[in-house]
Amino acid sequence: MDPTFDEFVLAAATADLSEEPAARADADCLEFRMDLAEDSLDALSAYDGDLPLIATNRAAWEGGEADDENRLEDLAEAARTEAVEAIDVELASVLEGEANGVLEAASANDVRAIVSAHDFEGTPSRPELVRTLTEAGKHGDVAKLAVTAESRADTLTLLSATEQLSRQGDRVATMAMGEVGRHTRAVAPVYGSRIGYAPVDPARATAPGQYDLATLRELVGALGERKREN
Ligand SMILES: O=C1C[C@@](O)(C(=O)O)C[C@@H](O)[C@@H]1O
Repeated sequence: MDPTFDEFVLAAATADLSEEPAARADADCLEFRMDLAEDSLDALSAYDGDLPLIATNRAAWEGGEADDENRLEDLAEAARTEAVEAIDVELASVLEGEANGVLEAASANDVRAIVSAHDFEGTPSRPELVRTLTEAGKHGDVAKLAVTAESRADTLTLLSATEQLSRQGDRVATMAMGEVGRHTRAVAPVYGSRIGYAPVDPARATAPGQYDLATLRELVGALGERKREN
């Protein structure tokens, strides 16, 4: 994995770090969905796999399952763990001023911060997408935005915003969730998106419309993004 996200990173999403061997051939890293895991901090400290980790502790109000008051403290703890190369924190938490501890722990441990926003209802207007990504990019190393496409036009709006920001030199990661936008998961890297997500276990997708891992690797590979050595 390129820890700077200057190159595309394919993250295999899982709640179970023991699945790492199954992801090794196709993924650049694991996204550890702490919110979907049992005893996530214990699992992290026991982890001895080869793939580096992105730690995510997604809030229930942002489509995840973490609703406890230790959510951000646990994420900060994850940032202090050796195998963790990046953490993912919600833009809304950052703007509320709740994520300072997480961002500080990340920066102190040379861990990159992915600042993310999700829209499970639809695709905001192009200026709104650009605004959200620009705002996220002010606080993190990668600005990530997942929307729900309801039309092909929505997917073009997302890809166009992605292209604009990456051309300006911003590190962004974008994808459209759901069936209509599914192909953006393969195509967005062509327009500059730096991270793609696919579940290690196809039966346990972490978002609507995800391809299985081998398929996403093949698709992005065919479009020019190769797997990197760790
Ligand atoms: O934010 C994202 C992107 C995602 O929602 C997707 O659409 O693939 C999957 C999540 O696991 C990850 O944290």
